[in-house]
Amino acid sequence: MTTRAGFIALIGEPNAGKSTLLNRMVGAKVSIVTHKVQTTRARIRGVAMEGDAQLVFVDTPGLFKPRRRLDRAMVAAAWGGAADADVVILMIEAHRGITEGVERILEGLEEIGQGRMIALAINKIDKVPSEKLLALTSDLNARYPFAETFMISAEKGHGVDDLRKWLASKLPEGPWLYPEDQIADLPLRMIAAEMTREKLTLRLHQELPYQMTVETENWEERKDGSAKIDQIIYVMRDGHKGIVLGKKGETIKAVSQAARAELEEFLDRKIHLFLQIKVRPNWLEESERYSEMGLDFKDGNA
Ligand SMILES: Nc1nc2c(ncn2[C@@H]2O[C@H](COP(=O)(O)OP(=O)(O)OP(=O)(O)O)[C@@H](O)[C@H]2O)c(=O)[nH]1
Repeated sequence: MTTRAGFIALIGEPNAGKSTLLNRMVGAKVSIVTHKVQTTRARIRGVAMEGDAQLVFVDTPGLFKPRRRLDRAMVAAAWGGAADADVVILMIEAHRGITEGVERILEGLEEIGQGRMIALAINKIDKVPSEKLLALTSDLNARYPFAETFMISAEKGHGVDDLRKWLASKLPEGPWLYPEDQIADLPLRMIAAEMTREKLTLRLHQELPYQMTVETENWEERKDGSAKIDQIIYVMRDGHKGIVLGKKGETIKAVSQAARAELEEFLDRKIHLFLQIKVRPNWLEESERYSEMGLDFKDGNA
């Protein structure tokens, strides 16, 4: 049997639907999805099989104009993911078209594009009429020689099978990179922290989610098959602590319940989840925080 395997990087503006596509390809939730931008912070890998091919998807943080250290480290991780991949998929939101951000990414592609296969996936086609899609396809192809264009809805699943089959045929011949039943290579402690961060992001308003981070501090396997997980939520100000706690601790309780339920489903066993909040005004400048997120602190240097 000839096997194929390779890395496929998903790049695009924040909110383009990269995590949604990764999860759909893998058939499980390995990357967090929210309606808010900049949810994905690190490079997350998800593994999918298509016939004899193993597709390792790399979900990258959205590409945007960086303002602070964390932003710069995220954007560096995204371009790094693209530069290491066999195939790059640029995801564009159909209804937004060629934004300033997309223009900037197209310029970046010129640099990493040499000798690399780059495909275009116009996502969220459920939101626009088909005439618009054709115009957008030709505009984008006039700006960059994409190897192929796909029109998809990552959320509804349209076009995703065609994309997966095409990708499988483009990967180099070679042995699989992961055991067949592995779906993600992010350490479990990090996946667990991401789940809690997703629940927090969904429940908190405005800028607050970008000002906090979650780490799994301790993971204890118990004899009865369950696991006890302790996590710390780092926030920047005392006031934020109160918001995360909520009235009579309601917010953190709801977050903890939702994260625990999802973890139990993911791991298929009982989980005891304990959340603690720490105020750390400077966590954005602490290198340990970056390594826990899977980012390189130095990439954030101005
Ligand atoms: N209507 C529609 N919505 C979609 C589709 N794909 C993704 N979305 C939604 O778009 C939002 C952003 O999706 P994500 O997958 O988190 O986007 P992302 O590109 O990973 O975002 P960042 O983590 O910020 O880089 C979510 O609310 C998704 O449910 C689609 O095909 N159609």
